[in-house]
Amino acid sequence: PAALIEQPIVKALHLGMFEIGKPLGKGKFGRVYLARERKHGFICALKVLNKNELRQARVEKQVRREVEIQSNLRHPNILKLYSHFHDSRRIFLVLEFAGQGELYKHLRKARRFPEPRAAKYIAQMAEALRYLHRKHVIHRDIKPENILLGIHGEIKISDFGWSVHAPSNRRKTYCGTLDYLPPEMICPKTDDDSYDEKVDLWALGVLTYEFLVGEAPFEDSPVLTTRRIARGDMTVPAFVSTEAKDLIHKVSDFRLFQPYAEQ
Ligand SMILES: CC(C)NC(=O)[C@H]1CCC[C@H]1Nc1nc(Nc2ccc(C(=O)N(C)C3CCN(C)CC3)cc2)ncc1C(F)(F)F
Repeated sequence: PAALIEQPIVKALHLGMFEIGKPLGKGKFGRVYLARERKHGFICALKVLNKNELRQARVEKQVRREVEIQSNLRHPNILKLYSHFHDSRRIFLVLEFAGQGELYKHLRKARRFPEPRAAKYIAQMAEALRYLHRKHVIHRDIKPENILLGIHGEIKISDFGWSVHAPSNRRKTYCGTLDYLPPEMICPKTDDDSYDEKVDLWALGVLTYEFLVGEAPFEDSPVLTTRRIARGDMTVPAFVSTEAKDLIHKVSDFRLFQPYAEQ
């Protein structure tokens, strides 16, 4: 019989294997640190989640799904989840370190992006979404706060806490900004309130608008935002080029009238 192929012993990861560096900031449910894996000097981001906090917020299933989905994704514009481990009190996610940090901070600082920069980001987002949707994963929470930038300024979609396998219907009420939700999630017509990958395309249109204008198209009080989304009541300022304005309309129209053609 063929000799047993030398299987590398994959040792269980534990905290002692990492040298903890500076805090990178606070996520929704935990702190994130720059870390270096001692043996090979591998740089990563270590997200530390407190089990009790997750239990109290009833988000364990969401975190489990985030780990399950994100660890199986391999794309240059999707933040890698390399591994995870836990001790009695905490869960540790070993994530890719995004060298240029949080996109929304760059957007606030720049107020709005010049069109070439916005175009580069939207093209990378479209590539990442095409990869996700081919695997029937819907992100469902595309917004600037969930996007990081890699060392070369490339887009890294992160935070799959709200992602699901399509088609899906929503179980838990969404408690974030309404700005990015599409009409079918704002006022579901049918009672099954199921929806598919196209919700990410609507959000891509909203993201394009926010990159170019500096604020979300339907931003308002929750009640008015809901009404403006349902009516598609959006005005694009004059300083946005006609081509860019055309793209914003096309992305939201595209998803409403075209079957999501798998290329
Ligand atoms: C998508 C999700 C919703 N967001 C998050 O998770 C956030 C919450 C906390 C940090 C971030 N999570 C990550 N951040 C990085 N890189 C990073 C972050 C911040 C800076 C930065 O600007 N400073 C340190 C600055 C340096 C200057 N001082 C003044 C302020 C902080 C530089 C690099 N890589 C991976 C992650 C990840 F995702 F793997 F955890």
